[in-house]
Amino acid sequence: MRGYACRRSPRKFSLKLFSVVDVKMAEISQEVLQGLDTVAQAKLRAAYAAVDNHVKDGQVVGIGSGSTVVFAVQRLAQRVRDENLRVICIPTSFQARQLILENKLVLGDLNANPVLDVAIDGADEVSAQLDCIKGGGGCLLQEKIVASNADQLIIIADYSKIADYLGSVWKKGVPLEVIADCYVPIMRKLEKMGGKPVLRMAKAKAGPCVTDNGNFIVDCDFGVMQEPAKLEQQLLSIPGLVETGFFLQMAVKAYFGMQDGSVKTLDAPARQ
Ligand SMILES: O=C(CO)[C@H](O)[C@H](O)COP(=O)(O)O
Repeated sequence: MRGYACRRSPRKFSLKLFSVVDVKMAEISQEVLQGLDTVAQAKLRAAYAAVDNHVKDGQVVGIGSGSTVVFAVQRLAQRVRDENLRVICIPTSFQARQLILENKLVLGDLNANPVLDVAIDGADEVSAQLDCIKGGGGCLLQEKIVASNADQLIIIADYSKIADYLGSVWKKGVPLEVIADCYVPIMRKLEKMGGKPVLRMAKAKAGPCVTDNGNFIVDCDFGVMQEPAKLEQQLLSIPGLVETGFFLQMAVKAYFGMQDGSVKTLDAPARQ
């Protein structure tokens, strides 16, 4: 067992760490919630709260990827229509680009708009330190580039993503984007580091999942991780490993939709 892993089985999360946000629930009509299960409703509420609290007129906004972000884009489009907001949206994936266009939002790019006011994105797991695992949808590289150029990264998620330590609820492993030509030697190195790497396969296509950047994804299980920063440094030192799904000390706030219909937030701890 390496230094970044944790032997004991930690609690999944401590709700006392979270503070309640008063979301104007009246603004979310039953029509919008209709047909959504509890998890989808939680995603929607978190997304709406984040867009309402963090997007302002004249901003450049990073648009993350995944199912929760769909609700954020819908809310943003509604606010743009209702409030005449002028917002430029920077996508983190092909999916995000499509969402921006389908919702008739203004599409920008990092070269034309290199400084973002805020990026709003989902996560696969969020620790009590507000560290995240992302990349369940395979978009981690562009998501990290966009987030790293934003003044604020705001995470939106449902209650199932909350964990004290990374690796305690997300059991599919840390998504790693790798150059296709060398995925085998990279997987051998990951095994030597104590990980259990699996090449992610596509769902509706024969063969591996190919990212928007033409790379492969290797999901590597390292167990519960108490020191993900140390592990990330080791991973990034492997030639051909392009990026990890660790988003450490990046987010400033997370919005969690809860089972009871409330939205709770977690702020980043003071960082050096
Ligand atoms: O990192 C991501 C895609 O690469 C997503 O943000 C993450 O997988 C969460 O997705 P969802 O909102 O569908 O739960």
